[in-house]
Amino acid sequence: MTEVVEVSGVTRRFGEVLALDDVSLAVGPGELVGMLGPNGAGKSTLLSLVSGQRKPDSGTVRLLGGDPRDPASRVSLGITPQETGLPATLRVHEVVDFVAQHYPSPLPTGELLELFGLRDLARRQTGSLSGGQKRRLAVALSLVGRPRVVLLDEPTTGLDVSGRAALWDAIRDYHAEGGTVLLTSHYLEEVQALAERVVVIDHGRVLTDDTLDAVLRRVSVRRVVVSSSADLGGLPGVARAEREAGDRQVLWTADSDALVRELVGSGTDFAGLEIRGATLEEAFAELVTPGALVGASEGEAR
Ligand SMILES: Nc1ncnc2c1ncn2[C@@H]1O[C@H](COP(=O)(O)OP(=O)(O)OP(=O)(O)O)[C@@H](O)[C@H]1O
Repeated sequence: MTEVVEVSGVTRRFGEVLALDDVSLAVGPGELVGMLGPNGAGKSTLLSLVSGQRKPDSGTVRLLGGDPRDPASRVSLGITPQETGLPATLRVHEVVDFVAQHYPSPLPTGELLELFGLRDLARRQTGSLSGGQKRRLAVALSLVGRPRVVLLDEPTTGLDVSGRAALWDAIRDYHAEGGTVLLTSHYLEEVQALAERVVVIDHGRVLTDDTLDAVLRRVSVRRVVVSSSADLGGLPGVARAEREAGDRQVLWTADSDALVRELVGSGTDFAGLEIRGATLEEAFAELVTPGALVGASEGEAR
């Protein structure tokens, strides 16, 4: 089966800066891949190579089996860059119509605007839209041409909670109908909510490429959250402890079963016991800086 995106041994420099260093990544049909990395990690550069806007210095990039610099390969590609310069004096429906004209079988403008909750804004000039509304339009534009694959660079940056949830639904719908998605995000909960596969990039290199579950499992630390008037940070097996509101305490441990046995055995009064696995935020911290979670700060956080 042909990969939708195939990046092999790609290196890309900007002068002295090595933005991508021997990166390989394959995305198959219907996958939803979340790309994470600190600022400057190389995520946008990678997307610009996949969309044919830039060429690698070495290595190869294929999009739907072709060269991404060939317009024929890009007909089935939708893209939302990090920043979109919308023509300020055009109305929302005019912008959609304009982009739609570049594709052989575009979505009807009304249907697309409905999908993204933009129907009421159809006659507004884009210059008068709020930042969140512009962002919604920018993501909507990536789907106008019924693409087989979309590249979304930080799609929900600047959106409020409900705007983000609405966009997540639109991305999920597109994916549920068989679309392939490669997205970058600084919101770890966004990747956790949407992606089945997580690629972590740092300093131009792929640190991790695995299923979301496997990435989460890799962080063996668990959080035991409990309310107690006693200070539980000193129980055996607690790697780190933090106080939340009131007498709520978060205890990080490698073995939550053993810690619960210790807690019960200690005879201390407690209530509201919860045991949680790692969040993607914790996994990410651990992957980019091993030991970040419980290593260096052990003791300090108590
Ligand atoms: N046109 C350019 N000229 C010079 N340096 C560049 C250019 N584009 C990117 N870089 C550099 O390449 C590196 C990777 O940048 P890139 O934008 O790909 O990172 P990113 O992971 O997308 O970051 P962010 O999360 O901040 O968007 C950075 O050091 C950046 O400064």
